[in-house]
Amino acid sequence: MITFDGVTKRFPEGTVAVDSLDLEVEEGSFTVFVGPSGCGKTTSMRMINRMIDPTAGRVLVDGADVSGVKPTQLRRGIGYVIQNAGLLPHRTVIDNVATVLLLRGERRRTARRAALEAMERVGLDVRMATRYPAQLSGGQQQRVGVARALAADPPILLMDEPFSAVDPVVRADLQNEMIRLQAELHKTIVFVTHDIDEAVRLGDQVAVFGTGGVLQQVGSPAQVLTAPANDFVTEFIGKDRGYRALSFRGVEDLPVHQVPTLARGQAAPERGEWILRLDEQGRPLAWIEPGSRREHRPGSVVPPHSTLRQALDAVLSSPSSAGVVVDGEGAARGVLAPEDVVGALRILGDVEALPLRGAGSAVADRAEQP
Ligand SMILES: Nc1ncnc2c1ncn2[C@@H]1O[C@H](COP(=O)(O)OP(=O)(O)OP(=O)(O)O)[C@@H](O)[C@H]1O
Repeated sequence: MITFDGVTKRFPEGTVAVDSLDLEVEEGSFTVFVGPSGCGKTTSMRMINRMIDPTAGRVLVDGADVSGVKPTQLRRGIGYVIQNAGLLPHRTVIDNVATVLLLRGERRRTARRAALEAMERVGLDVRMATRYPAQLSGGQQQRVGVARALAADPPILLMDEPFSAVDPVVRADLQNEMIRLQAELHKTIVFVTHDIDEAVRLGDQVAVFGTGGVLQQVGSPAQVLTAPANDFVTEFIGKDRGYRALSFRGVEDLPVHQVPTLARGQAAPERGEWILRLDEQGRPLAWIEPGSRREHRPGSVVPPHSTLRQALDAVLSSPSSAGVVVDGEGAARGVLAPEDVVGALRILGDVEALPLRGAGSAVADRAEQP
């Protein structure tokens, strides 16, 4: 657990970057510091690993005041990932990933083995081990940055805007990867971003910072989006908050209905309803229109761990208005009915009816979704 106890940071020339911060980060939770530029998110994060020391108050890691722990020793248990990955350009990928282990005095062979495992864990092809950072895409470089932070298996991971320099598609991939990794590893993660969408997608606790380094609200994504604490938070999350709220609600409560299906090549019978054509692996190929028997492309699907936002997209993009639910291999399990998705949207406005996520539980919730 990480505790900020009345923490203030005033820089020598007078800027108060963080003002009387009280905050707890539960062990194994994913906490996101979010807010506009210059509101003290990075400064707060850097006080955890003593890159910056507070002017007043205490930061505790597992009950111990970090001011009494040597920075080198403290950082052994704290991985750190930054924007643009911060890789050493003249070292190969594997040497970059092994850096912390080598600094820690591990033998070269042990360090390289652990580095390869970390690469695999973050979804990097180990054949990239001998490349140099400049020979990788931005997204791959970020993965190397995450692998490097994880290689020494620290219980705490600090991530400072790690995905903000990559394009939106790669960014979404990296976010999914983080959700998957956290479900596996249960690290205590503190993640800084100025993107509220990223915050509600990843965090099970969201801390909204405001001007002058004052914490404005801390709570689950649902609480922040549906019950903003003040005008600042309302303004910050913006007018799309209802739409954003779709991103943290899973589809696990929605009934999955069965529809008639046909295999590839089978002639379509006269039916008064839409038929789903599947390939040999049971994956959706097309929707067959009743009457005309015209075949339409199936639209987006609802894979495991989907959010209500994905379900809504599947329903809106489906020619039959039914969103196809698929398993991990992409095989159709059934469909979501548009009226069920709309029904789920209705209760979003009602905070009492929401299955609010407590700190530490979000990833488990996601892991149990269909
Ligand atoms: N070393 C420093 N010396 C003086 N002022 C600083 C220093 N580092 C940060 N600040 C100031 O402290 C305030 C908070 O900065 P910080 O980087 O923590 O904000 P942030 O919320 O992380 O912003 P961003 O999203 O732009 O990184 C800013 O006004 C910044 O200019």
